[in-house]
Amino acid sequence: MSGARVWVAVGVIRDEMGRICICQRQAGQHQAGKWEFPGGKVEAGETLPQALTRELQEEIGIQVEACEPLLAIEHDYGDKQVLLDVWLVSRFAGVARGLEGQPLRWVSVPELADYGFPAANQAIVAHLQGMRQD
Ligand SMILES: Nc1nc2c([nH]c(=O)n2[C@@H]2O[C@H](COP(=O)(O)OP(=O)(O)OP(=O)(O)O)[C@@H](O)[C@H]2O)c(=O)[nH]1
Ligand SMILES: [Mg+2]
Repeated sequence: MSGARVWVAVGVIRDEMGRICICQRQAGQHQAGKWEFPGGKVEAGETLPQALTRELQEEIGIQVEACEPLLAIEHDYGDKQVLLDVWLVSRFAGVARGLEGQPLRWVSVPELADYGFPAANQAIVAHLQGMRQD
């Protein structure tokens, strides 16, 4: 246990074919090598949609046009405590690319099971697997 809880805006970005955007966390980052949904820390004074919009522009170069809250997850990694505010991004402009050098893939919901995610993400994956896909 150390430090305060980190508040994170996380985007489950869905394209018109129902695929989800995932990125691989880089060497030197917390949970390196694991796959994630793009996003990052909420800065002072930001709302969740503002933080999400900024992070997705910075990390993958897309502009959020429509988003809605999906679920919130608290998790204690031992070395770090996080609160993930997970939002569904159902409309966006631009072409997603890994602007920080991170590998990026679009995968179907069933394919999410083939990727290693941080422990906190298991609840997100389970939620998506239980959702209607239309
Ligand atoms: N973006 C993102 N972070 C996640 C996910 N799951 C999860 O446990 N986290 C944790 O949330 C924390 C903050 O996310 P982040 O590292 O993306 O924050 P950031 O973009 O502001 O990065 P920075 O610190 O390099 O500026 C990390 O400890 C990360 O391990 C996820 O699906 N997406
Ligand atoms: Mg990030």
